Amino acid sequence: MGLFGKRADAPTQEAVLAALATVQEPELGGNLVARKMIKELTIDGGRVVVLVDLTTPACPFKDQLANDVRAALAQVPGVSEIEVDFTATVRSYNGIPDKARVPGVSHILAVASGKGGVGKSTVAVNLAVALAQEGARVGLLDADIYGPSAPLMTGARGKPGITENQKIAPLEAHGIKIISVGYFVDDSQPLVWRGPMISSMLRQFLFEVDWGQLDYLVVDLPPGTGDIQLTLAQAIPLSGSVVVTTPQDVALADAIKGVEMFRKLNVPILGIVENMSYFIAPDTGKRYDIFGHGGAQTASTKLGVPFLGEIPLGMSIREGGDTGQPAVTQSAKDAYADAFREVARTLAGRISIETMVAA
Ligand SMILES: Nc1ncnc2c1ncn2[C@@H]1O[C@H](COP(=O)(O)OP(=O)(O)OP(=O)(O)O)[C@@H](O)[C@H]1O
Repeated sequence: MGLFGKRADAPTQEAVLAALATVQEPELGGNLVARKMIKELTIDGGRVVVLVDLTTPACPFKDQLANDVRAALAQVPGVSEIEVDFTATVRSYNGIPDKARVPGVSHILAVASGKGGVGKSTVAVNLAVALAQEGARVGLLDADIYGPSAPLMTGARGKPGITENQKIAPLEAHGIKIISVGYFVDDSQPLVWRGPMISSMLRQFLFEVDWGQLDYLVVDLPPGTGDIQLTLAQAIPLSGSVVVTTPQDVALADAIKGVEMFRKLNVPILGIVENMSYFIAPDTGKRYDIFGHGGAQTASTKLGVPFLGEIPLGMSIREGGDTGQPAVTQSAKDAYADAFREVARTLAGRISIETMVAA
């Protein structure tokens, strides 16, 4: 109500749009109107409802955008109530020739590491589940032929069935679709993988699995940067890659090789994650930098690739990995679910940027 109980005039659509045009997209640049991000605008008296279309449901700047929109609209005369809602349309990556694309899948991301045991699979599983928790449609392809761990880490055990349209039905757990080499090879009969076998297995996993519509398909690659990894990375139409490392020098040296491998293949490097970054003793609260700390950030800067964040060592992360309860589904403090979520959001933001650059 205006002065003396007189109702203020309702804001005009022009005035509201002009205010929205002052709000910048923090990561991609440009304003919300120019970027065509205002999907719906309802003005009902003094009440304004804005539906903003993001490039990813895991947008790291959602809260900031909501605040900026509110602040801009509050300046418009006549606006008495503001509602900001979000939706997202994940656009596919254009850097891949049409014939190589997996139909229905917007982005395929490789999670790699220069060496084994740094927590690559743990990071892959938790990023996949975290993206799904944000509302994205996500699949996990466990291509780690040396030690497929998705069945154990997600609890999705069993054998995939066949769908009515004669495709392989992925298993499902924690809101993601899962296919693992582990479903098709016998643990007790170690296979010697050769290049052509790997390529044909991958083709099946990409094109003969009923993935449906996916925003992100996360691929857990075998550790290392040898021929096998190169063959795999080459056979997948990748939108980007994530390299996981621990802070020690030896791991970092291998992580650098990982970055170089993707550079050679012209696959965008979305960033480096530092896992096992530090340990907080649960009894004393004292912090220990067991493997050193911060090395990955320094390496990222030197290599000129983004740093996606750090994940501490946590007992619940390991326990969750062994019991099919990924850290991001746990509430225990030492599961560091928020750290994984932050990395997932930063990653989703980087994918949006790479998509824009390639467009
Ligand atoms: N941040 C962490 N805190 C505690 N334990 C962790 C953490 N990250 C990974 N682990 C544990 O370390 C072990 C190795 O992790 P993981 O299997 O993810 O590594 P990897 O790099 O994929 O290994 P590989 O590729 O050799 O199979 C697992 O038991 C996992 O639960």
